[in-house]
Amino acid sequence: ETFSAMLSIRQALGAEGRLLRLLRAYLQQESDRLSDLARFYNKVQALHQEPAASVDNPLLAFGLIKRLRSDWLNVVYSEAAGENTQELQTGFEALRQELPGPEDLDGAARALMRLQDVYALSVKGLAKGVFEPAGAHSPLYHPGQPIALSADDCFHVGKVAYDTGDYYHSIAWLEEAVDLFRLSYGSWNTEDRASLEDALDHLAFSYFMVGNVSHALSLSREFLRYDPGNLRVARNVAQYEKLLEEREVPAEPGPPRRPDSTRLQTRDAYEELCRRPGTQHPPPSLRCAYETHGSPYLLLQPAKRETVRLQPYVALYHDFVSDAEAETVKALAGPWLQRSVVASGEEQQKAEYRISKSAWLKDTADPAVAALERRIAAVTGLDVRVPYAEYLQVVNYGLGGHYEPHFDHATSRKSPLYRMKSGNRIATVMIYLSSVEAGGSTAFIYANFSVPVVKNAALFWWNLRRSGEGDGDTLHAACPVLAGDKWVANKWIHEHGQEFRRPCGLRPED
Ligand SMILES: O=C(O)CCC(=O)C(=O)O
Ligand SMILES: [Fe+2]
Repeated sequence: ETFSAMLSIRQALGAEGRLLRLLRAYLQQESDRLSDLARFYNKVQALHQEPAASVDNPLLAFGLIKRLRSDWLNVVYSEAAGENTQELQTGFEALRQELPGPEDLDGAARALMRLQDVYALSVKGLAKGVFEPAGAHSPLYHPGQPIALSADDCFHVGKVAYDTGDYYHSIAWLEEAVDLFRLSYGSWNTEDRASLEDALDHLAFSYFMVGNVSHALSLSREFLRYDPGNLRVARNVAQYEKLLEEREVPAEPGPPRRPDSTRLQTRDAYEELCRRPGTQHPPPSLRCAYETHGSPYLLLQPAKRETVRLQPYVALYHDFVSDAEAETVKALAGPWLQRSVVASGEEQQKAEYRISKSAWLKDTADPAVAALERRIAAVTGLDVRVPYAEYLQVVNYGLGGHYEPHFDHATSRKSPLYRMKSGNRIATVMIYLSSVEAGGSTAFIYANFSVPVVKNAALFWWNLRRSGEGDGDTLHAACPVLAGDKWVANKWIHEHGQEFRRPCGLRPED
């Protein structure tokens, strides 16, 4: 799988580099072949410039007959073109394993639709390479140079939505595809799989499915202008006309509605927080401190704590790791990254609501990991040795990578989290191992604040109250990465082992 981690996407870039070299070799072979053909053409053409006398010479007469019996056959039935194509195709097949699979184009298209939704981006803007939310006056992300999408690109995104019956998104993207195909009508690009007709056909049906029959009709009529012999579309036109004549459908229903997700209750709050990160901090007097906990480790280099919230308690430790440590941890995890899973009943499985790859690192993997664990123990004052805590989980987000609102702690006794037999996840330490260019904040939905990615900082929060009860206020999410390569490392600390380090409270609300 490529789309679910930026590291894999970078590897795909390497694979395309090799394809480019193949295509360059092919172009060279083909242009050599064509220039040799041109040489033959020019040679024979020159003989034809001579007056009729040209066959008087027996050598020329021989030449003509030999050409017609032999040379032309070689030219016309040359296998060189086929051999060149074959070489290109063999090279491509050899690389196939490294190329994105069918699930990747779907995943990548869904990523664009997610960014469109969460950041309120218009498809028209996106297709022009502009990342400006509706109603905003400045873009969320300024690419070095704007990259526009082609008609065929937009068609593919729309088609992924269309194939799942999501006509809200298929309409937006296919509208754009139709507009762009109309502009370039008549000029054909080798790489395009779709055409104006395809886009019109899918858009018309999408409109029909959301009850906009008059739009479906005019698009289908336009289709028939390009492809008058298409019986299926002709039948659709007749059906749409009949429906409209009999006034069985409203002529112009309202715009289609965005499909409801399973997480509808928190969706608006979540998206709002993603669009406006870093809001609502406590007063500055509460906020910053150098912390040593009397630990000899921290006396040398106190932790730089910024209190983000008191309920739920969330703190951000600045400069928790160095750039070099972050690079080491990412490099150690890179080869082991696998699509991240989520708890589903008693099992773990991949899910659309968590798009990333992750790997677990033991403290024995490298001295850098051991040092990191010691620092986590010193700063939290908790026992972070296995099984009192899980191994370090390193996460790399992918295209539009996110983790929708969730709790880190188990909310059911059946959760696979209890397999460690050390209780629930009492606290989370999450280290930002990279910066991002846009998006990717950590949003606390019920607590109504979000923390933007701060490279090398560690975010700490308690998942459980002192009673051991899950703290519902910790519902949180990783907002989709709008641009950049987001890496985090999670250390999940369990209840057992912390009995004397974080004793139970006297009141349930503690
Ligand atoms: O990446 C983030 O900002 C949050 C990640 C998270 O919540 C998790 O991995 O459980
Ligand atoms: Fe989480």
